[in-house]
Formats: sequence, structure tokens, C-alpha cells
Amino acid sequence: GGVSGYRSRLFPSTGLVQNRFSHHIFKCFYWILCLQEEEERGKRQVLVLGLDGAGKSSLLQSLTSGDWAARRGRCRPTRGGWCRPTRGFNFISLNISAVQLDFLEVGGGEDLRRYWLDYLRKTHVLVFVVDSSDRPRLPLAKAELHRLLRAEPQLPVVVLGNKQDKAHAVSGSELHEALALHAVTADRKLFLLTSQLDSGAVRKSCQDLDTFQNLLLQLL
Ligand SMILES: Nc1nc2c(ncn2[C@@H]2O[C@H](COP(=O)(O)OP(=O)(O)OP(=O)(O)O)[C@@H](O)[C@H]2O)c(=O)[nH]1
Ligand SMILES: [Mg+2]
Repeated sequence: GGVSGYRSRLFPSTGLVQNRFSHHIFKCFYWILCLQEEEERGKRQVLVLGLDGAGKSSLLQSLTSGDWAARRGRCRPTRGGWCRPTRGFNFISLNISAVQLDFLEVGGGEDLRRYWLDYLRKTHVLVFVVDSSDRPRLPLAKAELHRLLRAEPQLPVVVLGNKQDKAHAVSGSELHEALALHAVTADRKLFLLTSQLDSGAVRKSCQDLDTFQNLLLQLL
């Protein structure tokens, strides 16, 4: 598979974690990296999860390419292929003021979801991306989100209701209901944003991405 994003020496994108064995090797690298980085100030990890096809890779790509990133003077060119299903991981870093935001996407396919909990440990914010137009799978998205919430009761969470451009997308308030966000206790920092991240709409979503990024910075 293609290599996505920079710093790819440790996090090649597709095809890395194709079986349990390579997953464990990756996890070792991940923990070594976490231990190293524990010492380094100003680094924050944002874990990006959500069902397959929700738009996680599209989010990372939007953050690192196109008009938006160029306008913000921190364009990190990518080498295509992001929006194939992620078989393993995508990893990008953004430097914003004194903070380095490391975004880690773990693929959302059924076989990869079982590994999600392993990556919560060093995460400062969880971003949970939902395909707002995939109504039949909203109950599954809800179940997976609440599984993560139970595992990390303190972790700040941003739910991103993506694909708002699609005809049958649920609105933010419908998503709030469908994902049972009212059941989340008040002591958790939880935010719901909506987005559209398909390439044609990147220009339109610049404002969304600014909002998203500013929110992350406040949560970190
Ligand atoms: N219409 C529309 N399509 C989108 C949007 N965001 C992403 N897509 C498309 O949805 C498909 C899946 O997007 P990805 O970003 O690959 O999804 P993912 O969450 O990374 O999926 P996995 O890696 O399989 O877990 C791609 O074809 C994207 O172009 C959006 O806001 N609107
Ligand atoms: Mg992906």
C-alpha cells in the first residue's frame, strides 16, 4: 500500500497490520514511541476512530492538504491513496503554535475495531467520526462509541457527524439522539460537531476545520 503522511518511518499506512502478529509488533513500536514522547513537552495525541467509511482518513487528509492547510501555512503534501479503506493506521502531525498535534487513525473495519481500546492509553482527545448518512449503522456506531467511553471515563471526546452534504444525512440533533449522547455524564468533556469532508467540499469546510482544530486545542 501507499505511504501516507510524513513520519511514515514508524507508521506506514495501509497494509501494515494485516494480522494479529503484525499488530503486536506495531503496538510495541507504539509504546516505545509513547515512552520516548512522554518526556517531550508540547506533544498531544488525538486518536481518530469510527466505523469504516465514516471519513477518518478524509479528515486527516483535509487537515494536511488543500487550500485550507496551504492558507494556514502548514501544508503537508500527501501522496494519495488515503481514501481507500485503512487496513492499519494513518498518522500525521500538525504543529500549531507550541503544540504538536499527533493524529492517529486506526481503521474502522470490523477486524480492526477490536484493537481500538489498545490505543486509548496515551490519547489526550478521542475524535469519533460518524457517517451521518449511514442510518442503518448508527446503532452500531453508538455501541462502539459507548464501548470506548466506558473504557476511558475521563477522556475528552469530539464526535464528528460527517457527510452532512449527503441527501439522507441526519442532523446534529438527530445524531445526538441516535448516539445517546444525553446518557454521557456531565463531568466528561464531550462535543458534537458536524462536517463534510469530501474533496469537493474542502473549501466549504475550512470554517468547520478551524472550529474543529480550535476545539481540540482547548481540550488539550
Ligand atoms: N459525500 C461525502 N463523502 C465523504 C465525506 N467524507 C468522506 N467521504 C467519502 O467516504 C469514503 C470513506 O472515507 P474514508 O475517509 O476513507 O473513511 P474512513 O473512516 O477512513 O474508513 P476506514 O479507513 O475504512 O475505517 C471515501 O470515499 C470518502 O471520499 C463527506 O463528508 N461527504
Ligand atoms: Mg481510513
